[in-house]
Amino acid sequence: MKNIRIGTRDSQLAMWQAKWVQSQLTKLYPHLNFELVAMKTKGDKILDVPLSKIGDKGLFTKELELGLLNNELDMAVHSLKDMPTLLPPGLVISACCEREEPRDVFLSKNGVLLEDLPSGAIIGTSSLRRKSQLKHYRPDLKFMDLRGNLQTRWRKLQESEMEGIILAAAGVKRLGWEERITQILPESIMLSAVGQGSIAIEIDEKRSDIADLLSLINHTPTEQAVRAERTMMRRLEGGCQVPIGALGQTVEGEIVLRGMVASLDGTRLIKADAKGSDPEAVGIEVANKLIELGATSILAEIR
Ligand SMILES: NCc1[nH]cc(CCC(=O)O)c1CC(=O)O
Repeated sequence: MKNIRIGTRDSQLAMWQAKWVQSQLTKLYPHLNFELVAMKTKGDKILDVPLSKIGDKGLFTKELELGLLNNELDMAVHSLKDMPTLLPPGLVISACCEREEPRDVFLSKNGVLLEDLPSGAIIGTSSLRRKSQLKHYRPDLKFMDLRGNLQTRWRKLQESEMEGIILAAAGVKRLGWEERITQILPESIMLSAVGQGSIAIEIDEKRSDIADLLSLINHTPTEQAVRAERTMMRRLEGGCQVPIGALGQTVEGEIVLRGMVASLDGTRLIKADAKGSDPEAVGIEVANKLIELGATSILAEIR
């Protein structure tokens, strides 16, 4: 039986996602064997530094990408959110799977809603995007850096003086932690990260055999939404570690995209939206509107 190697990180969430892809492919192609190959990435090894300070593109993807280029893997499964907007030459995203809930959630230690937290309450997050938007919404909150996989973050919440943490709903749901969610944060307070909630499968562009297999698990509305988001991000030249948020949705056959750029202290926060049928054009339009509103100077300050 032909063996197809699926590369993944070895965190619990990454393994869940890779197993999900493996089971979808096994159902579609029962005559093929899909093997999981788990690897550690630089982002899994350096755990004491906020990602924004490591400043390395492809922190969670590079080892898997090398595996693709060296022909040790036939495909790599990633959280699309962790993928840089520009991929290494020769590699492509071959499929985007149907998106889970794209928004962020608040997990509060004592079940207190974000709006009811006392002044000075400490929130755990290392994400500049989450911090900036929360500072904008509640300038009176305090922050503590929080990295590591989801299990580690949940444990640190219990053990520290933090009142709550912000996580992606998608990861929380995939780990079966729905009952730990205090509230889903509305888009008006917290716009999610580009690609959040979608699982992407990366391959060597020469592997048309693998691309053919994956065409059946691509989800076109998700692909179009994230294409618009990633185009916006690329135009703004934002890596994953800048306070940029975006959410694309298909509404009645059109792509609607909302984008956000914020300063680190949350005092400046700009938003723009656009809709249309061409995801790339919509992405560029939102980026241009944000630039018009001052995105370039906000982002320049952060870089
Ligand atoms: N930055 C790590 C990361 N990458 C993808 C997810 C969750 C799953 C997803 O968004 O697809 C998470 C955890 C989080 O931000 O809470």
